[in-house]
Amino acid sequence: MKRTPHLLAIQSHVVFGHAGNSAAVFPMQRVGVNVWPLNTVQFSNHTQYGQWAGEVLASQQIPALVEGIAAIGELGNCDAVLSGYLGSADQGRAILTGVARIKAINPKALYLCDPVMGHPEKGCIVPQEVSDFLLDEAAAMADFLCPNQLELDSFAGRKPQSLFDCLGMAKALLARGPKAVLVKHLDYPGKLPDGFEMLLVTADGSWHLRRPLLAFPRQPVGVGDLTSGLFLARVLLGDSLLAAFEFTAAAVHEVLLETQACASYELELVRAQDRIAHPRVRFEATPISF
Ligand SMILES: Nc1ncnc2c1ncn2[C@@H]1O[C@H](COP(=O)(O)OP(=O)(O)O)[C@@H](O)[C@H]1O
Ligand SMILES: Cc1ncc(COP(=O)(O)O)c(C=O)c1O
Ligand SMILES: [Mg+2]
Repeated sequence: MKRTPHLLAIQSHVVFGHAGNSAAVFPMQRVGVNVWPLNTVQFSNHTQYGQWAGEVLASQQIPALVEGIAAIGELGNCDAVLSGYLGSADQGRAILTGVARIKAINPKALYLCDPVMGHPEKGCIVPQEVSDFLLDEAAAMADFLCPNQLELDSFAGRKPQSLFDCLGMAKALLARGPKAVLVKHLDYPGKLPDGFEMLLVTADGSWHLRRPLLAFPRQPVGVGDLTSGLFLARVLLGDSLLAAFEFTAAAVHEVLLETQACASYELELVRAQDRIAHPRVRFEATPISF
């Protein structure tokens, strides 16, 4: 029997609604991965409501929890680490130490970094020191890096002028260490207004994918977290990077269709669960090169 992969997911938890682990854990489980959720913050709700209650986890708790898993002899079973929304730069450093610890026991373990840097205009609030940490320290250790356009711009230090420019910016990130860069949301001059576009860049090739842009009165949150979680889950289940990319686009689109149909602001993950596991839509990525 094929072994069920294990994934340590280190990102935010919200009590109400879906962002961070609260957007990614259930879908990752639903596609067939054992998830170990480690919550960097516990907030009442995501920050785009403009107000929230709750606390950031003390950064020393991260090594303490990782050591607790080591103490029961399970750390070597960890096949991948995912990191997302961080409450402090110290938490980020503690995660990198944990990744190194896990890779020392299981050299095949993968690390996916979703460099959540915040989006002040949208109300996604992340401390500046976290953005600096992601730019200066995390990218070098990541096997997979999953920025959105703003995060890609921060890495490159500039905005793109075209799709090929985005490709160049993502390729430049490969030189920093990651095996693959998934740009979860592209935005560049000349982009067609009715599409939502993503890019997958690897040493073996690059692919561009377009899916329909859906209309929402208020943009749902947690889509990025859902995207990076499903991508990593499918890679662990044995998909090629390209297959995981195409699956992720389809499953996320299914969630957005369900969310739109329910006129909901929060992602309708529970209602969409069968569609997450078996998307009915399919989007083909097309190879792209200069
Ligand atoms: N197919 C789609 N139609 C409309 N909006 C979408 C679609 N897919 C994703 N979105 C929205 O696009 C935005 C992507 O946000 P962005 O900040 O670029 O990435 P992230 O989700 O990582 O923060 C989110 O507001 C999300 O709700
Ligand atoms: C607590 C929390 N976690 C994670 C996120 C990231 O969500 P997204 O997947 O939309 O980037 C947000 C965004 O506001 C947030 O408030
Ligand atoms: Mg994001």
